[in-house]
Amino acid sequence: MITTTGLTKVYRSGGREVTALDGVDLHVREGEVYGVIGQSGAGKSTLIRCLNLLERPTSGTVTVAGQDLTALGGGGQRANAALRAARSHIGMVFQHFNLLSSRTVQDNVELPLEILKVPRRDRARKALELLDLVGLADKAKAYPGQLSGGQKQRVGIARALAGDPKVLLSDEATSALDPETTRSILTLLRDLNQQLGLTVVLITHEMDVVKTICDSAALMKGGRIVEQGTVAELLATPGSELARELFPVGGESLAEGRTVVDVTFHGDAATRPVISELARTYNVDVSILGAAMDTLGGKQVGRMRIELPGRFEENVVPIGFLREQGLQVDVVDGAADDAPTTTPLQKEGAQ
Ligand SMILES: Nc1ncnc2c1ncn2[C@@H]1O[C@H](COP(=O)(O)OP(=O)(O)OP(=O)(O)O)[C@@H](O)[C@H]1O
Repeated sequence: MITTTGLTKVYRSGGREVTALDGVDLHVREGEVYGVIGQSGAGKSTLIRCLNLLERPTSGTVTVAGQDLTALGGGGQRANAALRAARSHIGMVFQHFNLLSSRTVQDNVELPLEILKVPRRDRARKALELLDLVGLADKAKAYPGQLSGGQKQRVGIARALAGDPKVLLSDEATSALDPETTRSILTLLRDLNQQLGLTVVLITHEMDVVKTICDSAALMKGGRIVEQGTVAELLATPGSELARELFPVGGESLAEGRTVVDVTFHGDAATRPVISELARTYNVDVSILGAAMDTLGGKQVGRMRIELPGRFEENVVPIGFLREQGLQVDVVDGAADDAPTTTPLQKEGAQ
């Protein structure tokens, strides 16, 4: 649905150059909620603004719904009109709502339709329909100043949907909201994604947002995407920083000469007594150092950190048994200088 190739943005100001995006290849599938996470300055805002060409990239391409946006605009009236038309199918929601305080809620939602020269009666009908969809049917005549933060963001979302977009871009839409309101806005975005088949790209610096609604995620650092994939793929990637942060499992080994492994359970494997089978089959004492269950991307996932007696080399067979059961096993500590904490054995273990 959205693809960028080699997307680069260099800002030049006062003789200085800042590379905000450094060759970003992004791939967002139709109908998914895709989260881009990263620390301040990583390039998230620049990326999302390049997706609808609010910001023109220095080089690279942006394709949305099969249309190369970078080929549009900047080339005379017809090209600019084509870019405006393409943009009307991409809605955007902002952190600080960007509502016009002198207009009623309904008039704010109608604004993009006015720009598209939709007749007054159709505009009103559409705006009221959208306000109903976001749960604000009774606030049509109110002014933004009379609304709570969450209600203002609902108006922002209704306005973003006015042009019947296929894609919704959300620029830190919940950063200015309290946790409960954040949850209700995320639920609304998820409902809209499912009801309307809307593809949602959101940027955030909060892992909880990704955890709550995203099907896929990308981690940005220094203008680059350093990891991306579906939540399940990320969880199955040994050493993935996103997986570790999405689903941390703690627990320190207190004894010497032991092997510590993180075991991730997905789907059927989560309901089988694999650890007790392991203990019985190999007659090993398994200590559980930490464990957690969570729902990620709408699916139940379990993680457990366990400790086996002996060094990694002595535990190759039991670890192989766990992998044969369809579990993902990451060796955290093999208690030897050359313990394969980040080496091919873990890659083999990726399911
Ligand atoms: N208009 C601009 N002119 C010059 N430099 C800019 C401009 N916009 C952004 N930058 C720089 O580009 C880099 C990426 O900024 P960007 O706002 O995209 O990051 P971000 O991940 O969204 O951060 P935040 O979460 O703080 O908004 C930063 O170093 C920033 O200072």
